[in-house]
Amino acid sequence: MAQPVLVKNLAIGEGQPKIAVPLTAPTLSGLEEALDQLAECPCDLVEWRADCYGPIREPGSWKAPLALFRERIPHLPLLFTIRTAAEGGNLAISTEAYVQLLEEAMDSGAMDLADVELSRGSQVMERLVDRAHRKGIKVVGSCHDFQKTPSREALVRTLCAMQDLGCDLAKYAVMPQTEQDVLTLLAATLEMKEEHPRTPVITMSMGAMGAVTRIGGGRFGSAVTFATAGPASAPGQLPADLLAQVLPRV
Ligand SMILES: O=C1C[C@@](O)(C(=O)O)C[C@@H](O)[C@@H]1O
Repeated sequence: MAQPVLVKNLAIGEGQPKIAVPLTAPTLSGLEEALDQLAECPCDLVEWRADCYGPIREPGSWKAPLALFRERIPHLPLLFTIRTAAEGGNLAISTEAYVQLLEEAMDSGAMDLADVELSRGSQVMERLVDRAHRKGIKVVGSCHDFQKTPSREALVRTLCAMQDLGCDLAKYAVMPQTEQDVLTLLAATLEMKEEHPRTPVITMSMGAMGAVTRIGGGRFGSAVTFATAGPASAPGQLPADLLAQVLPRV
């Protein structure tokens, strides 16, 4: 079994999959309201989708939201994510600007985990992993395919590549076109758990067809499931309160 990743008091990769709630509000006041809603929902960690934040292109604009999270949810691990347009997110950004933004935010130390997209290249990943680790921040390597589901072999290869590059967790979100694709994602997840347990992985098959993976993925080895307490950040996410009631024990 992969060693769990310890963040605050949370052991990611041990026991039940952890529920991550993404915050996607475009304004600071919107984020404050989202935090109010969060108070009533079962949530193990919070993802700030900083690419959804209106002012994110302005230098240092991330400081106010990070300070807000520090103040309001100091007990919850925070995952900082810039989901670029190339990976289905809201920010079209050069690799240079992506690295600069992540490095500046990491240097503030005001996050527990940082999402780094593999598609920006191995060198970028290694550089950002090093920068994050020097600040005690864990890295979630990530990869997204909003069109299709790669083969099981390709999924495993990519997840292993993220492990090789030093990521603490390796994440892959894919879109199924058929039910068989959902099984492919689960088979790759199980293969990672059984044959490549160097780090925990996070996987999901998106959309309504893949929603089953957000409930049952933990059995196959997925360590985190993303769920809503407000707007969804990807298709197929289920409400966190519902999910918490039905998540099977692993
Ligand atoms: O990478 C992921 C997974 C995700 O795309 C999902 O399908 O739940 C949601 C994103 O917010 C997160 O960064």
